[in-house]
Amino acid sequence: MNGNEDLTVTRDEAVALLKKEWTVNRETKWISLREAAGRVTAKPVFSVNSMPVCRTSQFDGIAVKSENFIDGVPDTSGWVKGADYAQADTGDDFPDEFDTIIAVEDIYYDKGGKLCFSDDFVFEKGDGIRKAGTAVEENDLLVDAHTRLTAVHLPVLALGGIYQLEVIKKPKVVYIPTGSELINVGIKPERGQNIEANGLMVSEFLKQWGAEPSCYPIIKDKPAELEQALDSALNVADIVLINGGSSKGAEDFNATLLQRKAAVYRHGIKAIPGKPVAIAIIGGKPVVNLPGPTLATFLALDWCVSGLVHHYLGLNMPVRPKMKATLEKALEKRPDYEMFYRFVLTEKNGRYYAGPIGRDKSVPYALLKADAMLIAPIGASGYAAGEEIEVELLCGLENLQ
Ligand SMILES: Nc1nc2c(c(=O)[nH]1)N[C@H]1C(S)=C(S)[C@@H](COP(=O)(O)OP(=O)(O)OC[C@H]3O[C@@H](n4cnc5c(N)ncnc54)[C@H](O)[C@@H]3O)O[C@H]1N2
Ligand code: MOO
Repeated sequence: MNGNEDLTVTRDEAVALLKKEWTVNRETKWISLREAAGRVTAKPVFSVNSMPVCRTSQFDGIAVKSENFIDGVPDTSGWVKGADYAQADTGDDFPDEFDTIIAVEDIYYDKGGKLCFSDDFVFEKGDGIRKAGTAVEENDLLVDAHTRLTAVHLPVLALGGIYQLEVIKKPKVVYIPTGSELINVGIKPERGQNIEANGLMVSEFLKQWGAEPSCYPIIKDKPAELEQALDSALNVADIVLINGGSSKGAEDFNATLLQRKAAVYRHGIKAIPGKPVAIAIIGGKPVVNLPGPTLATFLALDWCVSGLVHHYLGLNMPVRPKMKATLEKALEKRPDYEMFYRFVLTEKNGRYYAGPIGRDKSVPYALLKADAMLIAPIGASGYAAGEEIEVELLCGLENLQ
């Protein structure tokens, strides 16, 4: 960090500032319903169909004429299928001369094939008719604007006669990995080298949130090359992410590059880990310098980049489910910073216990073992062992032991 406390902001202030200063260029496009899951509607979508088009049968049965039941259950000896009754199963249309459905449970055919009614059958005129337009009516609001479409939206839209719809274009997010020590995935690292591993995670999260990621090749710690990469990213992207070089090292040029080019610039977030995040607005677009260590990259993606992508799409940030757990060990905390703690949760006698994962843990342990996270607020000055805390779940309940 550059030591200038004036530039340091909280996570909330950073996101709010980026949203305020960002000139969002929100475009829309028409896509087919088959590609619509995961996309976000640009406008409200109304039904163009009324379904069912005509009244249908509500259950598996036969359609009959109520006039034949005026004097009670009729003699069906001379009945002819198609003329006196018709097959009408669930959802079936049937000829207009029939007005009532009798369920299969209330009928049987005798040995001679004659239609008979069960002893406890009671006729009710109009039974078993599902009226036209009861599934969906023309002009019904099917889906509101700014809704992320899920699998269950698809049949509703299909029923409503929608096969193409206008969605918000995916924001283009360019990710620039920086660091002369970095090598591509798949190459055996030599002394002093590190694998550009973060790009895979960044790209995957961006896709999950509904953005279109584009990963640049590794850029060496050379100011001119970094600036060229940033300029080219700003030409095509809605959001630019620079990974690494955010801190105070001799080759950490990114923060100073952003400061020089930005209309709005902050460096240092009052949150640990990940405090060296830098944010900027350049040419009306947000640029985020994510710290290089993978856990810090994850956290900054989670609170900052996710916020930006969801803002572009007009959606609220996803909120994780929370649960209470008993702390197994005391937690130390700086009161002037938010702090992220990660835990392994264990269940004993219906109670959950939160075992803190130390910062000394290996990358796989720190990233993959955490079931839950606590974001301790500014002002809090630590937690005692045995204290009950509220954690947000990072995994599904089915994964808890
Ligand atoms: N003297 C100080 N040193 C550090 C401070 C500080 O305040 N004073 N802050 C520390 C904190 S906190 C963090 S977090 C890191 C931030 O590091 P940078 O963003 O500057 O990242 P680099 O120095 O470029 O790399 C750090 C580390 O991460 C690896 N890395 C970088 N990019 C990737 C990638 N794409 N995939 C995988 N790993 C990556 C890199 O190789 C280094 O090992 O600074 C502390 N230092
Ligand atoms: O706080 Mo850094 O973000 O040490 O990883």
